[in-house]
Amino acid sequence: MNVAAGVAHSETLRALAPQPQARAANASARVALLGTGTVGSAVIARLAGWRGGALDGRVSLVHVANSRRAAVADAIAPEQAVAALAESTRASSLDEVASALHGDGARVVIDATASEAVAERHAQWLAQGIHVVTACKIGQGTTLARWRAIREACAYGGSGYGDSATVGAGLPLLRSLRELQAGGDRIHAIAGVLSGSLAWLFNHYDGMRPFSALVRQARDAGYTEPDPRDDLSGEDVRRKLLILARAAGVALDASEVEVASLVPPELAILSKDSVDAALPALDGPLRERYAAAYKDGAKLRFLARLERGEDGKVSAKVGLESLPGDHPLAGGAGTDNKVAIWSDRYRAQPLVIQGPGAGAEVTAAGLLDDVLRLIS
Ligand SMILES: NC(=O)C1=CN([C@@H]2O[C@H](COP(=O)(O)OP(=O)(O)OC[C@H]3O[C@@H](n4cnc5c(N)ncnc54)[C@H](O)[C@@H]3O)[C@@H](O)[C@H]2O)C=CC1
Ligand SMILES: N[C@@H](CC=O)C(=O)O
Repeated sequence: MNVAAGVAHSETLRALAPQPQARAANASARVALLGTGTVGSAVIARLAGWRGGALDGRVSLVHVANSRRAAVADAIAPEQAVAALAESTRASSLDEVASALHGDGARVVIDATASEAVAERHAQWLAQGIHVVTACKIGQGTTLARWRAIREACAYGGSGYGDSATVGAGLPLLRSLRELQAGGDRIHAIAGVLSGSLAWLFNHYDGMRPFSALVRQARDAGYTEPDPRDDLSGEDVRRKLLILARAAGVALDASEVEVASLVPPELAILSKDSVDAALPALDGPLRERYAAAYKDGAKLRFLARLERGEDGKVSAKVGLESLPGDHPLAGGAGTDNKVAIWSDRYRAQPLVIQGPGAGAEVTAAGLLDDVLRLIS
C-alpha cells in the first residue's frame, strides 16, 4: 500500500514550467463546455442566469460540444448555445478544443461528460496552461497513473484542476479535507454516503414498490450516471472514495477498494441499451435485503469507508450496510450525501458534512464556482 505519495516533484516541475502567457486582466475567461446532457445543460442555464448580474461577462463560451457536434465562436450567448449546437454542422473533435480557447483571458475546459476520451485529455490541457473543471470522476478516480499525471500537469502548466463537483456534487468535501491538511491535520478515516442516487433510492425504498421502478425514477430525475449500473455496482462510489483518499494523502489504487456490487451478473453483462428492460433483476435480492433490515429496525445505506491506522495500513470498502435507525450516517433525505471525517483535531467526534449529492443544478453550481475560483 502506498501512502502519502502526494506530488513528489511538483515544485521541480513548476520551476521548469513555461511562464503562463500574459493575459489581459479584464478579459473574460474563455470557456469550452464539453457535454450538454443533464449537467452540461444546467451549466448553460446557470450561465444564462448570470446575464445582467454581478457575474455577467466573467466568462465567454467559445466552444460548446456534445459527442457528435461542436459550436465554436468568439462568444456564444448561453441563451443561444443549445440552438447553435443543434444548427452546427461541425463534428465534435477534442483536437480542436485548445485552439478554440486561444486568445486573451484565462482558458478553461469544463468537462460535463462521462467520457474516458475526454478524461484522457485532462493532463494535456492542464500542461498547456488550460484550467480543467470537471464533474467527471474518471480523471482523478481511476488509475493512480492518471491521477499523478493530472497533478504533475497542473504543476507544469501553472493551471488548476477544479474537482469540487466530482464528490458530493459541489459539497465542500474535498475543500475541507485539503484545508484540514493545510492546517497540519492528518486524516484518519472517512465514512459516509457518497452516492446521491443510491441515497435517494434507499431513502425512498419501502419494500413495496419494485426497486427497479425507483431506479428508473432516479435516472429520469438526473441523479444516476448515464448508465445506472455505474451507481448500482458501487463503481461511482469507488471512484469518489479514491478521489477523497488521494486528496487525503493516501495514494490508493482502485484494486485496493473492496466493492460489493448490487448488480446481479445477468444485468452486469448486458449492453447499455438492454439495461432498462432487465432492471427488475434487482427487485428480488433487494426486497430480501430490505426485509431483513426492517425486521431488525435497521436502515439500508450504501456506504464508503476508508480507515488509516497509526501504522499507515489502509482499508477501503464500499457497499450496502444495514445501520441502526438512529445511526448518525442513517440520517438525511432526498439525495443527501453525509460524510464523516476523522482527523487529528476531530478524533472522537468527526466533522460531518451533509447535503444534496446529486442533481443537475447543484452540480452545475459546483462547476461554475470552481471556474470562478480558478479565474479570479
Ligand atoms: N447527474 C449528477 O447529479 C451528477 C453528475 N456528475 C457527472 O457529470 C457527468 C455528466 O453527467 P450527465 O450530464 O448526467 O450525463 P449525460 O449522459 O446526460 O451527458 C453527457 C454529455 O457528454 C457528451 N459527450 C460524451 N462524449 C463527449 C465528447 N467526447 N465530447 C463532448 N461531449 C461528449 C454527451 O453527448 C452528452 O451531451 C458525469 O461524469 C457524471 O458522473 C457529477 C456530479 C453529479
Ligand atoms: N450518479 C452520481 C451523480 C453524482 O456524482 C450519484 O448518484 O451520486
